[in-house]
Amino acid sequence: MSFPTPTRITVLISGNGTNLQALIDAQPTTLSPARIVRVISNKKAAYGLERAKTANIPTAYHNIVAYRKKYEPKDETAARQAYDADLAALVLKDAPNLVVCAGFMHILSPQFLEPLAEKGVDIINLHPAKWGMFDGAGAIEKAHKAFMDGEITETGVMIHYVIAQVDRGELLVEEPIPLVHPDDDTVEALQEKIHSVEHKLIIRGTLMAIENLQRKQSS
Ligand SMILES: Nc1nc2c(c(=O)[nH]1)N[C@@H](CN(C=O)c1ccc(C(=O)N[C@@H](CCC(=O)O)C(=O)O)cc1)CN2
Ligand SMILES: NCC(=O)N[C@@H]1O[C@H](COP(=O)([O-])[O-])[C@@H](O)[C@H]1O
Repeated sequence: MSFPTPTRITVLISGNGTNLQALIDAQPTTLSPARIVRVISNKKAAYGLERAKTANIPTAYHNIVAYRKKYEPKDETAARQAYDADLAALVLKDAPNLVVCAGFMHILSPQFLEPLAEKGVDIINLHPAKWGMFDGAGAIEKAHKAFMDGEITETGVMIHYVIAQVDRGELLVEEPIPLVHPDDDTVEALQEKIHSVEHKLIIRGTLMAIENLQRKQSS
């Protein structure tokens, strides 16, 4: 009986890395035999890099400032395209099967997406909102304002595939979160509730993406 080769996962982060930590903690159990082969941050001070080092997972810091300096006068598009092309090469050096964006606060251009697609590497992203609601950065704050303005009574967390259009890739899994006064009448209270859902959903979503990859490989 042939067993599928263990899925190789690269995780992209920008911050504290609590969702990365959930993936690290799940490696010996629910996530096994999949392994995180590298953690890459676009922010040098990201505590998630420390979490990876503590878990003996290779890390890298990919710095966009150098690219912005290289493309003077300010050509943000050229800088981002070069940054993304080099990020793709950096990721592909580890031959991952799956990339997980876990709080990666950088919009990825086709210069990143296309080289990975050519190699059959899937990219998924954790987003603290329901699909089609509050795309982009600051989703929790946007949801909280809409709740306090009486516009919504529910938000959620989702894992989706990453395409050029931000937060509009195919949905993998979504968990609704009812909004209830006074439990959610501060952003901090809502953030805490959302983060606890995220830490479970990122495992579920990653496992679903692995199953989809294995189904693709066996077809
Ligand atoms: N092409 C895509 N790239 C990314 C996606 C995606 O779905 N398609 N998901 C994001 C994560 N994300 C939301 O889930 C997100 C992250 C960051 C931003 C954003 O506006 N970033 C700014 C910089 C903000 C900052 O530095 O604080 C930017 O890149 O100019 C929007 C959405 C991962 N990338
Ligand atoms: N648009 C993407 C986005 O807002 N992602 C959010 O960044 C945080 C990362 O936390 P962490 O660094 O503790 O995992 C999480 O709340 C995640 O949903």
